[in-house]
Amino acid sequence: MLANDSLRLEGLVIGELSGVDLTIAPGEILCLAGASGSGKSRLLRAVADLEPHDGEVWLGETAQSSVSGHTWRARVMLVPAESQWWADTVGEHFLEDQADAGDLEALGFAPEVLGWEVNRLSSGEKQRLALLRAVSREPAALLLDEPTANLDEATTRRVEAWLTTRIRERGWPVLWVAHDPGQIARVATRHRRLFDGRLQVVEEGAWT
Ligand SMILES: Nc1ncnc2c1ncn2[C@@H]1O[C@H](COP(=O)(O)OP(=O)(O)OP(=O)(O)O)[C@@H](O)[C@H]1O
Repeated sequence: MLANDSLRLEGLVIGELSGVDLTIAPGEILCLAGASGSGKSRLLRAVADLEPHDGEVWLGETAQSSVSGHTWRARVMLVPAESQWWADTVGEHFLEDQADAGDLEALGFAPEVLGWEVNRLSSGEKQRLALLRAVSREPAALLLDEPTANLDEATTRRVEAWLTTRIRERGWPVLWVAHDPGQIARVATRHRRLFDGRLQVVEEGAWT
């Protein structure tokens, strides 16, 4: 199913951060950078309706304030830096037939991973499986908080390739928090930086 709704942030104010206006088109990956503590995770949480804020977020014609948080987050899916797991085994977190063997393989897993205990997972395994879980639920937009933070270079490239392919196929608007200029250059269609409580446009080549 191809999504074709834009994600639009309108006059968002969260803590020290204000005046956030942004439209992310279907299939677009907007990379968000900024120093530690600049408010990247809080912004993502506000867009997911997990943090109090002023302003409005729109998914197509649907306003965040017009639906329940639960309904909103099923469409605008946040993958936090620290994923949450509530059952004993990996497979219990996926609906039947949701975890595609091809996707598992692309992320470096054999199908047997579905029978693994969650508490044996490494942080990088958790991160990759949390991404697969989010993507498998057929959201309409994705919010990714440093999705490759716990991964080595080769696995990072693998996850980037898998994610960007899925994003293009499905047409999701994506807000992707990233620190690595190399990653931003590879995946971003646009990038912005949080600085001094504002969202700034970053010129090409301005990364240090
Ligand atoms: N609920 C809250 N109430 C007040 N302040 C908060 C709240 N949540 C986070 N903060 C503060 O807001 C600032 C931004 O936090 P945030 O987690 O968004 O940073 P970040 O840019 O994602 O940083 P990092 O790159 O280190 O993950 C921090 O100073 C943090 O302590």
